[in-house]
Amino acid sequence: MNVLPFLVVQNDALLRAHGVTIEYPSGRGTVRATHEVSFDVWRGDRFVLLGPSGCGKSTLLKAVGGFIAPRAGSLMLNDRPILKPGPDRIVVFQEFDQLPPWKTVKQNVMFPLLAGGAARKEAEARALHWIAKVGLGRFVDAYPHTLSGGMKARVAIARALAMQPQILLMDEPFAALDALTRRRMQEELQALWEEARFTMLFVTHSIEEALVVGNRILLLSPHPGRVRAEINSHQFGLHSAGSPEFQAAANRIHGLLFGPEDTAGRPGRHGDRNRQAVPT
Ligand SMILES: Nc1ncnc2c1ncn2[C@@H]1O[C@H](COP(=O)(O)OP(=O)(O)OP(=O)(O)O)[C@@H](O)[C@H]1O
Repeated sequence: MNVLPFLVVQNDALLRAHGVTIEYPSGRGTVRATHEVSFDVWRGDRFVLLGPSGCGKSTLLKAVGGFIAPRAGSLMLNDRPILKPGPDRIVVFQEFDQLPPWKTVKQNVMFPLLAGGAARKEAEARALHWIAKVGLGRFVDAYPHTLSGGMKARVAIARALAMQPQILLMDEPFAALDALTRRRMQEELQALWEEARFTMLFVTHSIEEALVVGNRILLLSPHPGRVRAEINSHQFGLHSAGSPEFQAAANRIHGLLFGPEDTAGRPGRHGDRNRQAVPT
């Protein structure tokens, strides 16, 4: 097995998930959403959780957000257990209509800063900075209903980054957009990352999006989600989408996700034994 350098043990992971099992109560007992999932996210990572519908991606993201607690295992941010939501973890969802419609773009971005205690002047400066960064400098006074889906996505990203979170949590943020806009948003997200180097945990069920957006990808098995493999994808970007290497990586991931479990390894304690570094 070809073990890639990113798997070298390090001690300064920003986010550490260890043996995370999450269950929901249901009428007939409990539904197990994830089973002993482990992964580490380093500062500056664009870490993607990839897997089929129902494998527990959003559940993991919500647990990192502090909205639900694991049944077993632990989630640590900066070596501290995650026990509740906090401004160090900001979530961007795909429902951009979460932007209050009575607030302008600037007011939308300023709102959580003011709620968090920032002075008005500082909140305004930070809002304008990030609004410009996402290319909406001319729309600071526009209301959400006058914006396209892509523009609303940009406002949501600006609002999240203005909060200066330790980690940006993105739950299929571009899934509701048309294909061309989605492409463009992936490109813009990459450009923003090149500039600001924030840490991101990104959920998607699109293999192509995972390869374009991520530098590391955790593949989860169908329900309940277990780690199937972890791959290094930093060499891909929009420029390489469609290339033979990109296509080969996508096919390989497809095989790992949907092929027989033995091709990806057997489940092990905390999901560690079924983790493998996959040369792409
Ligand atoms: N609030 C809930 N109560 C009960 N079961 C839930 C709840 N939320 C999620 N589940 C179940 O947990 C499992 C994982 O759901 P989750 O939404 O995390 O998956 P996902 O991988 O994000 O799927 P998708 O890509 O379709 O959004 C599913 O079986 C789902 O039905």
